[in-house]
Amino acid sequence: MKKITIAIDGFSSCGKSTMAKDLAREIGYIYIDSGAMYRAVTLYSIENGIFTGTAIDTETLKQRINDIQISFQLNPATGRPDTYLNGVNVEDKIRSMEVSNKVSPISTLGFVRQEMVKQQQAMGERKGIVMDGRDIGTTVFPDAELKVFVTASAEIRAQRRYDELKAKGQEASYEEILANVKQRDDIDQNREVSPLRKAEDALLLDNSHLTIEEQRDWLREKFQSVVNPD
Ligand SMILES: Nc1ncnc2c1ncn2[C@@H]1O[C@H](COP(=O)(O)OP(=O)(O)O)[C@@H](O)[C@H]1O
Ligand SMILES: Nc1ccn([C@@H]2O[C@H](COP(=O)(O)OP(=O)(O)O)[C@@H](O)[C@H]2O)c(=O)n1
Repeated sequence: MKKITIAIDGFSSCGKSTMAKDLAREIGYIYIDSGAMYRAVTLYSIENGIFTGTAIDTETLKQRINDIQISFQLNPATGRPDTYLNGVNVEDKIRSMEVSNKVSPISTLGFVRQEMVKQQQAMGERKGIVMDGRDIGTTVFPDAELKVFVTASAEIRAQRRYDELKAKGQEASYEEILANVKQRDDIDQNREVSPLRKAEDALLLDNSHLTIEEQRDWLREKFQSVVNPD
């Protein structure tokens, strides 16, 4: 069967990667979490003294951007890909609140986006890919055959993230997560380069009141209607 490209964009913590990963596994496509790539650049910046307090040393980051190697490897225990930064598994570290608080400013930088988009497009060259993020349907794969834009209320999204961190045994404050979700949405929607917005041809999904299973079924049905239109 001919392979297609699937772009899933939307607001933070609404379930994009959950549905994207599940679909990719079911249909045998590659799954790429583009947010993990921006998070890895952010972690690198924190660990190398490039992002201190609220200041980013953009000149140093620009010089080092080609030394930042990001890759994904399937974790057999979870059945999902883990993120590697220069050969080190950083899957847990990139999900910390410190990285969440710093990732949106890093993602406004044009040279960072240019490098990430280049790598993402190379990963999707042969199609058969599900990628989730903020600009996949608008910038990375504007010709994707299936585009979805996911949203849910900020409170519901913060609660989902809170439950997730709690389940992993990480310290978390619902109020802090809600503030972070709102702040990232604001920065992501208002940045100059590739702001978060729904592509005109993207299908809108508000999953505020859908279960994980319901949204999985919804996405599978949309996929089927693209690959088997009759
Ligand atoms: N429809 C849903 N109902 C309840 N929880 C959900 C739903 N979709 C996803 N989740 C949970 O919400 C959290 C955030 O989902 P995730 O897929 O990481 O979001 P995103 O990729 O948009 O940031 C995860 O813990 C996930 O299990
Ligand atoms: N394609 C993308 C993906 C993420 N990002 C940035 O990376 C951040 C983290 O993305 P993410 O997908 O991991 O965020 P969550 O919704 O999973 O918390 C976003 O808030 C954006 O600032 C982006 O600018 N473009």
